[in-house]
Amino acid sequence: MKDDNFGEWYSEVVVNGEMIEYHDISGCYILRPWAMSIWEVMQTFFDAEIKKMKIKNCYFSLFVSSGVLQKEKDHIEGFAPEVAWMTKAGDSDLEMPIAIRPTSETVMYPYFSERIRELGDLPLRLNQWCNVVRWEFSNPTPFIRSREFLWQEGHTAFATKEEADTEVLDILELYRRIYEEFLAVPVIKGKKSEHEKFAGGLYTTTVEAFVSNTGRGVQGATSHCLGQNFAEMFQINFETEEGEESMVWQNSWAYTTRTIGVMIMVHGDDKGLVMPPKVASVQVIVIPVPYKDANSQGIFDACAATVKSLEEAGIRAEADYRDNYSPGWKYSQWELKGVLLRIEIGPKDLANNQVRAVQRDNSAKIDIPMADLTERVKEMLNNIQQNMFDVAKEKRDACIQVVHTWEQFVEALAQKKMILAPWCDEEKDVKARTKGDMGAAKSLCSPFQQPELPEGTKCFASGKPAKKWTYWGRRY
Ligand SMILES: O=C(C[C@H]1NCCC[C@H]1O)Cn1cnc2c(c1=O)CCCC2
Ligand SMILES: [Mg+2]
Repeated sequence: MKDDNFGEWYSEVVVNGEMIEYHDISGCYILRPWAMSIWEVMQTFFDAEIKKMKIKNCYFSLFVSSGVLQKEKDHIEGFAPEVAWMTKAGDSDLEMPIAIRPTSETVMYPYFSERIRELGDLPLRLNQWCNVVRWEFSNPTPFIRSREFLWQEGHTAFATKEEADTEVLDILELYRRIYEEFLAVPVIKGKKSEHEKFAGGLYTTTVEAFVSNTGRGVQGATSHCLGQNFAEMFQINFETEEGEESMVWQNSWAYTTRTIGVMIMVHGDDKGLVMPPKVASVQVIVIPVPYKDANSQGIFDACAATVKSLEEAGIRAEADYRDNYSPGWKYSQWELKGVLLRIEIGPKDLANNQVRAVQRDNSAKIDIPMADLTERVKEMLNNIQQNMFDVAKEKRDACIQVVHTWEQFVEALAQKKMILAPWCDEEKDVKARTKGDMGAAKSLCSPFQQPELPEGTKCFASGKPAKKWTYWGRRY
């Protein structure tokens, strides 16, 4: 059950909901069609949006030469244990080991250096949809932490910092939309602390989600301004109009298949997955309820006609005609897969030229005349999507706890809260002071929406003058 053994509940739901199959290499998973179709819906949205921004897709090599990987030391340091290396081909050793990309800065930036010469070459804005490998050792979790995952990584270069700063926030807004408009998951936009940011960058912005059942925050997606750090390392310069050499200002940004895991954790229940209609590959499942002892062809025809008119209205509908399963079995199977709207057509419905619609999230049952079908179903799906977001936001907001002192902080942490506290922005040992078997608390982000910070407010951890409100919590 989700409330008493979250980890067990999650690993059962992702398998029984037909999203994941295990692979014989630990930390690696099979993404089954039921999961892949969610990825594709998000990809279709995001890809269209970045195309509007004149960002172009490309594809760089999976393989990173070792020389270039060491180039940006503070980019790599602290990550090195996660880098996977290829050392052999067949039974012959490679001269030099080759790394499998954990991210593509060092693969792409030598090309950036070649390609960018003058102002006219800017802005250079590339994106790639690919897989990356990070050989993590801490507890692997389908979608949330796997050794290989799918993502998009955007890498852009500008002549000015202002252009980079603007794009960082434009992309972060797209990530917010992916979570809030598609996955119905509320997120908080903010900035990572100096300690939590991407070491190779200038600053990191993030959308932070929160799993109320476990009281853990989860980084939803990141949009970094890299400043000129990589331009310096990789000599990415251009000649300004005044004829002087200037380094470019760069960003990099990504969201990953972790998005799917967050959606499952936030919305799933004890009946299984709960799929927001916007990302569900089947939004309506039509189930025939055949006559016991009469010909049911009329019912099957009505199901086919229903699917057809829903599809013509742009609704992703399917009928389950399997005759070796009972309607009841089908109801629970499709609830397990998280389909939010079921349409039953039995003898009575046929006689009255209506269908029975059953909502999964609140078990509401309504009879809909055939004539009003597509309009009413469209309306129900929109209401379900909105309702899922509202319920998730209420649950997340109920987990937010404002604290002012260390005692209140420790208490809130024990209650699995997402803690909002005034912070001096220097304090270093909250992590050390909260180490425990549940994992330490870390800063999640400093929200762009800062509450009032009265003069003289003290930092909850150090007692020094507080500079900003910051969210804290345990996290994935
Ligand atoms: O990947 C990034 C930064 C950046 N990479 C591109 C997309 C956006 C953003 O994720 C940070 N990072 C995380 N993890 C690792 C590395 C790393 O650079 C490099 C080595 C292995 C593990
Ligand atoms: Mg990592």
